[in-house]
Amino acid sequence: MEHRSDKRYPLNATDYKLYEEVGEGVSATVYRALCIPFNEIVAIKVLDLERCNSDLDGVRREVQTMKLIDHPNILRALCSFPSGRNLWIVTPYMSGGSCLHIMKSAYRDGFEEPVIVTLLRAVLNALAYLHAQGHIHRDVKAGNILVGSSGAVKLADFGVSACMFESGDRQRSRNTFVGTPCWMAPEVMQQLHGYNFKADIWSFGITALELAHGHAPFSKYPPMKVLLMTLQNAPPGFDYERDKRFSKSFKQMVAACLVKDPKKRPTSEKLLKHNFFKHARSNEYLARTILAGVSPLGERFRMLKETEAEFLAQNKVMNEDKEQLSQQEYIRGISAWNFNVEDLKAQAALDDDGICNSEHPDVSSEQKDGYNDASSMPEKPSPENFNHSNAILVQEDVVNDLQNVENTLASFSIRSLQALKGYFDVRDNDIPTSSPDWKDAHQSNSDQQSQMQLSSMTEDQELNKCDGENLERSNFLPKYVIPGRQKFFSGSILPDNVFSPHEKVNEDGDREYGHVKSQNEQNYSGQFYHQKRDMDNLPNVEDASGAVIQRKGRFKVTSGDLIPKEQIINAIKYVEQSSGHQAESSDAGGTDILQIFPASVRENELQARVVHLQQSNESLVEDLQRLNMVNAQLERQLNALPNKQGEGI
Ligand SMILES: Nc1ncnc2c1ncn2[C@@H]1O[C@H](COP(=O)(O)OP(=O)(O)OP(=O)(O)O)[C@@H](O)[C@H]1O
Repeated sequence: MEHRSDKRYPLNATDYKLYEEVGEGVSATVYRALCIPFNEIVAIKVLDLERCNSDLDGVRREVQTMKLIDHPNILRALCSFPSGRNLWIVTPYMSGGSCLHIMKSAYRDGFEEPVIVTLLRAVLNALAYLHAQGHIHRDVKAGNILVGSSGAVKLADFGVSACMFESGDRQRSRNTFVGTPCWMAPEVMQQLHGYNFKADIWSFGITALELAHGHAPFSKYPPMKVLLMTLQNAPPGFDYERDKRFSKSFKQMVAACLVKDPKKRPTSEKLLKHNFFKHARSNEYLARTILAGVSPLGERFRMLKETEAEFLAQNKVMNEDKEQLSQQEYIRGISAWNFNVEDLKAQAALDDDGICNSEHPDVSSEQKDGYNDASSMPEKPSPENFNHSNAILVQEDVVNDLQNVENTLASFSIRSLQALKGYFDVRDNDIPTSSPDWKDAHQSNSDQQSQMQLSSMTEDQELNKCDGENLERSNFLPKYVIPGRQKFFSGSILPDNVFSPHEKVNEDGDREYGHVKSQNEQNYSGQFYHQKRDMDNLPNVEDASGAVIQRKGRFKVTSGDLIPKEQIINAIKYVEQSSGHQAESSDAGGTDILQIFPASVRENELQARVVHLQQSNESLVEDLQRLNMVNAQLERQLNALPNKQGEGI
């Protein structure tokens, strides 16, 4: 094991010479630099403290954590000091850069398995160490796995790490929304109860898929959609056909991590014992394979930025395709997302873009094989857990299938409501019973609502659509579609058109799909939701409308959220109600639907509370076990002390 040296790095900016930029994150720019007195190349992460604004506590935590840790697979801070309005964090320079950037420049379809296992074992070693020390990393992803010139692998970025053993406010902050949507565990999104170190295991599984494919599952989708897909679909996994090149043990390992119930995920210690990791190779092997032939980090980073600039310029002309922009941010390795409310509104509308999901969300039968431990079996898809394979429908299953979809929506709505609470600090009694816009929308569309119908896509249809040159927009998520222009609904969770589960089966027995509005027609009224530079310009101040622009953890909650918040919540209620009480809804005619469903909303809330209490209880038991482990560890260390003294005497 590497040992911390007593070398004292200078605490003055003038003792360092900054060279080229080698990385950029949400809150910082990273430079290659020279530590002049030691004539040593280092990396300096320059954090703009004004940009961090209300998250100074997070910065302090990151630096503290980085200074205290001492593990060969964790990037540690050599020193840190303020410089002007910035904080400089000096770390060892990792000339290979992040795995994400290596993939983007030379391995666009991902690495080979021997490389992946070597990288992942190092990351898992780091996680096992962190977890044993009581830390949750909370941002495990390829962009935070750094590779040194000799193939050393280090997990970086403690910007969002949390201590599991803190109490009071800090403990409660584990209920906040941090991390990166694609890598974020469902329990973190759900906000039902806190989460623990198992959230890192989920992200680790997602990172494994990322390294295997060159991108994370759902990475091309906007954050809101990623949230919904993660909550609704079965966990992502390997594709039986496409991923034949990967071993069974790799697939099993990933499936063990990507179980929605955190209790069923293995601990990092346990996972390290998985057969898969026996195949890990040396650092030297990594250097020889993935670093040979890649250009110097600064150059790679510059090229990436140029491509991005070109892309953005093009994109202005191309009317801002948000999915591409989202992908672009992903390529840059940015963690946090700007949850601009306008954009959330648009995203919440479950737009009908074609989900050509490269990750088959099912866990293949092959993956299920070989599990000795039933507790780590990936969960089976259930009606509650609606997924791509649920969408493979034969015509005679139409009615059953629709029932599935309705069940999904019923459970989905309460969960997404919980998730949105995370964004907007919504309290239960915040949920308005009406909103002018909503009422208008409802009234002006009352007869259309009576036609509100539900449908889903068959997988074949979806794949065909995705394959063709003329990509028709499709979606395997259940959706409500309302015919005609729905200007009032543009910002709600309601998509644009509805087609009938009962009537729209044509003579051949095929389902007819209602007209789906093209994405361009949709009202993406908000700014591009994920513009880091825009975020930079958002201080914690009151804006013109008087609403506070707030930062929640790593995420920005922008102003004007009151009405959109209501709209979104009402929309969710509406979806819930439409799915559960469709008949009543149409009978009710012009009655305000928000008045006819309070009982169901209340019931759901109470159910959610019961679940919440049960889960809190389980979570406390888990925490207790963990504390016991740490206690035992400390006792062992204490017991060892007198012996050492004895030896010294
Ligand atoms: N020590 C280092 N050596 C080389 N490159 C580095 C080093 N530290 C960071 N980088 C590069 O800089 C990028 C941004 O760094 P970092 O992730 O710490 O910033 P951040 O603001 O916390 O980013 P994010 O929140 O998006 O993860 C990394 O993805 C990596 O490519």
